[in-house]
Amino acid sequence: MEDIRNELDKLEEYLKIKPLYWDFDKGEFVWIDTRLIPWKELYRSTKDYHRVAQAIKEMEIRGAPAIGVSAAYGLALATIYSNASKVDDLLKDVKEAYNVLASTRPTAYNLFWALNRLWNVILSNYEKNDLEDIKQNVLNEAHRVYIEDIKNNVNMGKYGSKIIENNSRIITHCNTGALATAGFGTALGVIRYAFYEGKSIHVYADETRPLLQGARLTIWELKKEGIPSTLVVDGASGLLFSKNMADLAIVGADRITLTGHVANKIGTFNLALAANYHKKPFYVAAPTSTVHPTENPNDIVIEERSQDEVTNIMGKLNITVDGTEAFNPAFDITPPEIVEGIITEKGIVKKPYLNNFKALLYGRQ
Ligand SMILES: CSC[C@H]1O[C@H](OP(=O)(O)O)[C@H](O)[C@@H]1O
Repeated sequence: MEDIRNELDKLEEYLKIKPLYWDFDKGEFVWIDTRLIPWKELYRSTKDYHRVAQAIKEMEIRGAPAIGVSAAYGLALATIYSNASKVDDLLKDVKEAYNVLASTRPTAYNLFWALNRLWNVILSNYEKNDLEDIKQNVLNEAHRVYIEDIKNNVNMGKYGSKIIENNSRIITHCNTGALATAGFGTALGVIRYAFYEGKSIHVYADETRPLLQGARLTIWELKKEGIPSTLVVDGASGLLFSKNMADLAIVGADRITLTGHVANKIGTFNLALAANYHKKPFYVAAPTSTVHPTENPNDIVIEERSQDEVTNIMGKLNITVDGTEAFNPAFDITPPEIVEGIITEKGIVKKPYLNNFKALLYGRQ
């Protein structure tokens, strides 16, 4: 446990905003409820994996990497607090938790990547038939998932900052910062890293209807760090590019296929089209834990959320006629043809995505 704490101490500078962490003294998982930001910074904690599942489903915790890390700790909670007295009974308890966590949200591949990684740790330690050994190994693997996410984000920042020139004006969509990961961020992590390097940049953060992750979370993060920013509505990107007020767009991802199809917050495809029409680069930043190893974009499941997220502002102000029907897909899919590059912790992947992702991930095409 000490080496994990030492690892985290080394990363403290990248954890100015700490959305998720493990309370080593209480043995609890802790997170900030992002639904309340920018009005309140409320931390919640639990020893119960059902509560973690609820936090993911209700978007207290949101953002593909944050969902993956949280699911990892959720499965670790199920494992270490199981009352099973036999390994076979422990596996039953953990498999039940796996299914509960896996059913929370269908699009972010990081969720399934993290759950499978932890499940494989249990299977690989099964033969030892030692409950405490399995429990310790599973919790340590959750810590590794957490620490790797932060390190991956910093590495994405290093690679990604190379595509950000001095005086760049950058359009972002949704929130891809510390509040969407274990810390530092993906697309916003790239912007953060460029700012730390001393580059003069300006961010146009679009509000991101219907849950306003851009207006609430991205602007909150940028203001906290003094990164120059302006809030715009989702439909402003075409004008910003046409008036030469923006130079590029950079977004995150919830699921990327080997073919380079990118599932991300609804409105991403529209932003990519606006950039492409004006011959401006549209980049995606995501860790390889977001990459679904499939060549079939039809394997991407687009989450459809409740209508009242569209008809009401944050569940409060009704903005339309009572009884109005709303269609609320949480994500869309941007085709690879209009994606300039995909910034990962292992480097920037360019077209042809299938060949280059296979080379990056498997060392062969
Ligand atoms: C680095 S966050 C990736 C991705 O996740 C967000 O979705 P949600 O807020 O619904 O969890 C958004 O699509 C971000 O771009």
